[in-house]
Amino acid sequence: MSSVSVPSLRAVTRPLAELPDLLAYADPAEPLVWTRGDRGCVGIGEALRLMFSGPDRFDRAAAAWREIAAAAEIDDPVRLPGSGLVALGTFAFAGTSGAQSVLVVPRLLIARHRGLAWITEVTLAPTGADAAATALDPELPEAPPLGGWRGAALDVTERGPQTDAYFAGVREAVRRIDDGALEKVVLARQTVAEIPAGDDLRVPLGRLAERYDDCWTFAVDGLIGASPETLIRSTGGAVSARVLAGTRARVAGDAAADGRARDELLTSAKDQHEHAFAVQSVVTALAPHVRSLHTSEEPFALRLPNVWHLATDLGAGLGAERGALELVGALHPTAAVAGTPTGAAIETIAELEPFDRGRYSGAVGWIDAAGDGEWVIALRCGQLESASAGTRTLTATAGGGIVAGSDPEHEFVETVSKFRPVVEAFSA
Ligand SMILES: C=C(O[C@@H]1C=C(C(=O)O)C=C[C@H]1O)C(=O)O
Repeated sequence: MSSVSVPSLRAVTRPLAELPDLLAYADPAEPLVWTRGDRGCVGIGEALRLMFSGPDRFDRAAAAWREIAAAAEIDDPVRLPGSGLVALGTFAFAGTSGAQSVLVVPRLLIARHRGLAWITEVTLAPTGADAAATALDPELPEAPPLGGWRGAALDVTERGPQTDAYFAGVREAVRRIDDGALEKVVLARQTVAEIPAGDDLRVPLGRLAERYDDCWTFAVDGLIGASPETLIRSTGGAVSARVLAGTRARVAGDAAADGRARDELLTSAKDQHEHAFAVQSVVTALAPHVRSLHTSEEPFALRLPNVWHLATDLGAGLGAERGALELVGALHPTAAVAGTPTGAAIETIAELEPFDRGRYSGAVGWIDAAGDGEWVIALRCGQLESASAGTRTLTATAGGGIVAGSDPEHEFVETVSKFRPVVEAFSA
């Protein structure tokens, strides 16, 4: 971005006296949402939208954001990560994807961090006029009335040409792994459904936020889901990440069998091995950019409503002059969504998956003017597009790591568990 075209934004943040019900304020048709438990934000309207594509999309977005943040006029007495100027974003998985990667600066942002809440209004800075004279304190708008919900029936167990291609891909991946071409590759499959155009998307978002309270529930530019995997969180100089690899379906209504599924995951040599690879890939990518990198000693079992995951948390101090978006670019794609080694895995995905992943398994999150932000891997999600006047298409994607000895049938069943958050959230 040349300096001539840098828009000059003005952001005014004010604390809110009461804690808002964030989701209630989201746009029913084009929600802009980032929430987990008693934290998060909801955007209303758009002050600015930046679009990127290609292999250098992260670098160009990070550079553009640095310039915009530097040029912005920010009146922010709250001074917390996520107050002042904020953009929400979603980035495509592949550098070759036809899907746009976007950063959106909402016109209004209502945010909450535990017991504190604030509102930020962003406008194009007035030129020539006395900015102070035109500035008004942003006010909480009326929440839109709750609309209807008819939902979509996503069938994720049906077999057909699409699943045939998935099974063939998994078998071929195992063959290539046996031949020594690569160690691990993550293969995914897609399913498509239609929802009525008038449906109020706060309904599925509310379900996701309630059921998946250990996950980040998000809605950015039609990408809607709840991800358990923190790619990077960088706030006030502290960096953290959560690496997941290794999955078992939860067993509903049978605590003993559910406990056995968890123990089997914790003691599986195959899963521990795959997990170690995923952790190593994040450590290697992150190490040059941070100080005092440490990981939880042993992987732990993360319990979600649909699955158990082997999980490792990482913590570090931020190195000099790095913002969250630069770290996202350095980390993406991790072995959790591509494989090992990365280059061979990306090529294998391009050859064996018969579709463009779009934003699935890319990054979704937010960034503020200081470079603080939170980004998760876009998993357990679906992308909504406008189809015809009356309907919108929902494309949901889920996958899993293929390693030596992976069984295609078993991998298919694992994807069914990973589709569950979206299937249930969008059901009638
Ligand atoms: C690829 C997905 O999930 C990833 C793959 C996992 C696995 O193979 O065990 C576990 C968590 C995620 O890192 C997905 O949800 O689509």
